[in-house]
Amino acid sequence: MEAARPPSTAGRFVVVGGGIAGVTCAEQLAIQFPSEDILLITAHPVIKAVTNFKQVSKVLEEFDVEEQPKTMLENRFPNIKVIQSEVKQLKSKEHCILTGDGSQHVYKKLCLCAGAKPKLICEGNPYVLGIRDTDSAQEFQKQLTKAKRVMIIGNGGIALELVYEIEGCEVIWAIKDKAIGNTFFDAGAAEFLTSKLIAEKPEARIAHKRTRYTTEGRKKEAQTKSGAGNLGSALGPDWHEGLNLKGTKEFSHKVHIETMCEVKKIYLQEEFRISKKKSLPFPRDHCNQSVTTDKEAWPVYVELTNEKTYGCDFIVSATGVIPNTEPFLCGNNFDLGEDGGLKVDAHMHTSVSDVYAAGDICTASWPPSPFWQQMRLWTQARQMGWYAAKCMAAAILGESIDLDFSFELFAHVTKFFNYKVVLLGKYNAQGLGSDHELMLRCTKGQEYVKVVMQNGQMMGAVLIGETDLEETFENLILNQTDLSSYGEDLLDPNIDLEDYFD
Ligand SMILES: Cc1cc2nc3c(=O)[nH]c(=O)nc-3n(C[C@H](O)[C@H](O)[C@H](O)COP(=O)(O)OP(=O)(O)OC[C@H]3O[C@@H](n4cnc5c(N)ncnc54)[C@H](O)[C@@H]3O)c2cc1C
Ligand SMILES: NC(=O)C1=CN([C@@H]2O[C@H](COP(=O)(O)OP(=O)(O)OC[C@H]3O[C@@H](n4cnc5c(N)ncnc54)[C@H](O)[C@@H]3O)[C@@H](O)[C@H]2O)C=CC1
Repeated sequence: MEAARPPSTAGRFVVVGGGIAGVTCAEQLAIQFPSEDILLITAHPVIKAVTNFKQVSKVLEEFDVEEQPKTMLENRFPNIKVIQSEVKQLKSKEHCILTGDGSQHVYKKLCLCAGAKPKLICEGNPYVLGIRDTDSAQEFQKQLTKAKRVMIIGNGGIALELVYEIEGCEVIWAIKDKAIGNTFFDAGAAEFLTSKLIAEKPEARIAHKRTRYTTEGRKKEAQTKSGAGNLGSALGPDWHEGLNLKGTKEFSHKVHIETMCEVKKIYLQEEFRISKKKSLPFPRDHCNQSVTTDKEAWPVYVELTNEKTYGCDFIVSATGVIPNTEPFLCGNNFDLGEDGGLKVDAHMHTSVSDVYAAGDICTASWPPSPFWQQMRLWTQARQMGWYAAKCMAAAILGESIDLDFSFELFAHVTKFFNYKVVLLGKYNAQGLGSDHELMLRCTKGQEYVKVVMQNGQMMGAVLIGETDLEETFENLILNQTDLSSYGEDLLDPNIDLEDYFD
């Protein structure tokens, strides 16, 4: 018997953005409505596609990410049409969007997946770089090849990756916090990782199990002038592997960390000379012994709030992102989250009728599960794009839909300092107040295991190294198993937890 076809829809599905969220959303709509045209409008000539997707456990997933020319997506899904043009304006009352090529596209349901851009410490300064897409990463690489010293500001994902990957160039790393990597882990894990920054890098890297990133489409489209300004889609896992992140010197790491400080002022060389009434070069700037004695005149100087000043070739502002809502959404009545994202409800619907949003552009505003929080990550962009398409389809078909299971438990697998890092649930005891306990197991240079417990139940975990505990811990958190009788034995490596709880 022939399967019932979904009723055809009047009007169109339009998706804005060719990153992971937008492409996943368009693909899912194309699968659900094979006789319907799905329009994907994106500012950049290459799109991001998830390939080799594998659900490794209930919520942990693995996939590769490829940059592809738009034609590859259209060939895979003949009902998807990709238009490369920047959206200039949304007219939500008229249900239409205007694009840079002068066209107007009417929609019945629209999903906004325009991502985010770097939140820079200072706009318009040529010595302050943000890293977001392939173009900005290549500009960074170009600057680095001529550099002796860079300054990195920020303590999140990009900074953690850069301080480890940059070779042959001094790095001054300025962070607001006491310990490194505060968006991902606590001071204990930071200490475990810091030893890797001091040591010489091993020749051979360990094999890693995580999302891979390839740029086949970029190579094919290398001759295409995108004209997309800074509107490329975000980089992701292993983005630096194709880049030669080497400065002018012959050492691997030389990282000096300045903690608990922010940038007070940035001076160009001449401004600095005038303001400090000094002649260049200076005998040396403020730094500890790990930084080479400074006899240089630098193109740019950074004064920190701890009163120290460093000269450098350029500055990387790795200080988070701002959702891309300006200027094309101006004039519409969107409710915005505190982080500037489009607020979405449990059906990925914004405050504007028939407009959905997914990925970095949105702010999840439903009451979250006790073990989930939004972070602007590749995995969440994919999950949100997929689920937004499901919600758009359910709305058209008049069906109800429950919040997807992927939003039950926060789960992120990544790699820092060449260690596999798995974060689960409330891994940093976010929002748990003081009423929680931490349990730790650490073997220097090998693994770091931290679990967050509350009332005898596991609420979150940080797993660094090849611990092989992620699936078991995922189950323990999701099932809220009472673990009080195990006490410290919970992390005893001689106890096979799977035997107890499977
Ligand atoms: C350097 C770096 C490393 C990262 N590493 C990781 C990692 O290891 N793991 C992880 O999970 N996440 C990582 N992330 C985060 C991850 O890449 C993002 O969260 C995710 O890719 C966001 O996807 P998105 O589809 O929401 O947005 P984007 O990928 O930013 O896509 C937005 C799309 O919208 C288009 N667009 C924007 N404005 C317009 C407009 N006006 N008109 C038309 N089109 C428009 C853009 O061209 C683009 O195609 C990293 C990010 C960076 C920058
Ligand atoms: N392996 C991974 O999972 C990676 C994920 N990413 C993602 O890419 C996006 C961008 O990365 P990041 O820019 O590193 O953002 P982030 O959100 O991870 O970290 C931003 C950091 O900047 C700090 N900061 C903010 N304003 C500051 C200021 N004015 N002065 C000094 N410090 C300031 C914050 O305290 C925080 O430590 C994020 O969504 C991040 O999650 C990026 C790289 C790797």
